[in-house]
Amino acid sequence: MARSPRGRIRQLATTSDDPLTQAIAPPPDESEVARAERLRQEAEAKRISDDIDEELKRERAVWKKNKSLFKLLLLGQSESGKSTTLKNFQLAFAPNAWQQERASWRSVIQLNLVRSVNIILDVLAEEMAAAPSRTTSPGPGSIVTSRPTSPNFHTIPASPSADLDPDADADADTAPPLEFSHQHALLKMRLTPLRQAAGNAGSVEGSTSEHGERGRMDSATEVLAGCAGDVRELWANGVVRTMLARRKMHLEESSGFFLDDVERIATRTYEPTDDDVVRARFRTLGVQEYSLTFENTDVTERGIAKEWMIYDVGGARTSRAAWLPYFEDAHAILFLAPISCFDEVLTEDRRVNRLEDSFILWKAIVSSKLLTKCIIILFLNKYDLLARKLKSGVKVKKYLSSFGDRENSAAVLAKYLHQKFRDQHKDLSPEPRSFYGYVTSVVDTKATASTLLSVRDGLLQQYLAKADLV
Ligand SMILES: Nc1nc2c(ncn2[C@@H]2O[C@H](COP(=O)(O)OP(=O)(O)OP(=O)(O)O)[C@@H](O)[C@H]2O)c(=O)[nH]1
Ligand SMILES: [Mg+2]
Repeated sequence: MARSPRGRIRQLATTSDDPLTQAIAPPPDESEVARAERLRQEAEAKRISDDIDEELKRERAVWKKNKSLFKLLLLGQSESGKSTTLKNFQLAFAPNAWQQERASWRSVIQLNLVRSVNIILDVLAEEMAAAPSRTTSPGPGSIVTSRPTSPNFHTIPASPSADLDPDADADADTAPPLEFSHQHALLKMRLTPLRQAAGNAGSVEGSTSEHGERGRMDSATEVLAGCAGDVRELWANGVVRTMLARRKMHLEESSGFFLDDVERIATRTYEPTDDDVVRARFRTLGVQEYSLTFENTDVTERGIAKEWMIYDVGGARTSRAAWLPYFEDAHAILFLAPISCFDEVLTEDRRVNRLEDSFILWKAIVSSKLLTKCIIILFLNKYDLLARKLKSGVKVKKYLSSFGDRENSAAVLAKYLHQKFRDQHKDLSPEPRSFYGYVTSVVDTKATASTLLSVRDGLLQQYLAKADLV
């Protein structure tokens, strides 16, 4: 290599009795000018040599780091909670880095809010447009309409339970007509700028650029702040809430829901809280590499614990081919299966049940020969949403016949699914390996922090045990 001889010359030059040193030593009768030039050249040579040494040191460090860096892959379908889990990793293990990033979520959260408003405005426009032909007995200054018979759920990406519910339409024709007033028309008109704001900023999606185009998003902040009062009024409106309830649109259960916090969020000076950031929805495109440096001092000194590479992937079916190159190097996979989704369908393919899709993915991963050496961890996620859903009366059996007549409770379903995932892991793994499954609600950062602590320690233990065997 070109570098080492130069480094060597420098080293040898300091040894005065070496023949080479003597041969290149300055002549005893050197002039002032010649001496100055020689010193300049030597200084330059030393600078180059130091640069080379520095580069060598860096290369060595990178090589050492890459060899020992622990690589964790977050996998699972879209909206399973991968990016939210990554946020929890940051919050629990790199709180300083998290603090620095927190403010950059402001626009994403505000656009999440704008999106919810626009979903409501879409439905409102549809219902109000249908009103004249359905008018039965208009009161003074009001428009009366009945609910269209075919609900349009396609506007909500996190499909509500009504998605597959054959009874969803049952009370459609019996409900009294919705009474829209002039106020609704005014609200609809005054909130039109939000449509523009959302359009300008594009969809809220993750990419290599920093959360979209900042300038345009700032203008969304302006527009939203200007509309705050009307947004509040829209969400508080009784007729609007009835309209959504009749369509079984549970906006408050969908991702990126912030309508209950308009007062706080729709302002120019809004600063996101930890909770806001964790609940924000920002779809991942491609594969995002995140280097997690553990800031806590309790981490083991054995090198691999200090810094992890975490790969957060886009979970939609169309994005999954991009996962493949990351399998080879992965030490561990954290697989997220959202268990509240037993009655929902994939946004990208509405023929596929979301729970079914999770099982298909899980089976492919645990049976993969490429991942034989990988430690696999399962999060049965969105337990909070599952509990809420079952409390509202949704019956598991209707969507998952194998569940049979077991008690229709979140705890029982979680246990049932846990066992199913465990069995498949056992039956399909090419070689025997340990199974780690956790029931989680990753929006609960406190509970998730202790889960992640146990995950981290378990992973390191396994990893080191394997390393010792090699
Ligand atoms: N209530 C509740 N919401 C959750 C939970 N996990 C994730 N979410 C929310 O669900 C939304 C989607 O979560 P993400 O972490 O963005 O999902 P993802 O798996 O990264 O999705 P893609 O990037 O599309 O692959 C976010 O708004 C989260 O706040 C959970 O356990 N409970
Ligand atoms: Mg994501």
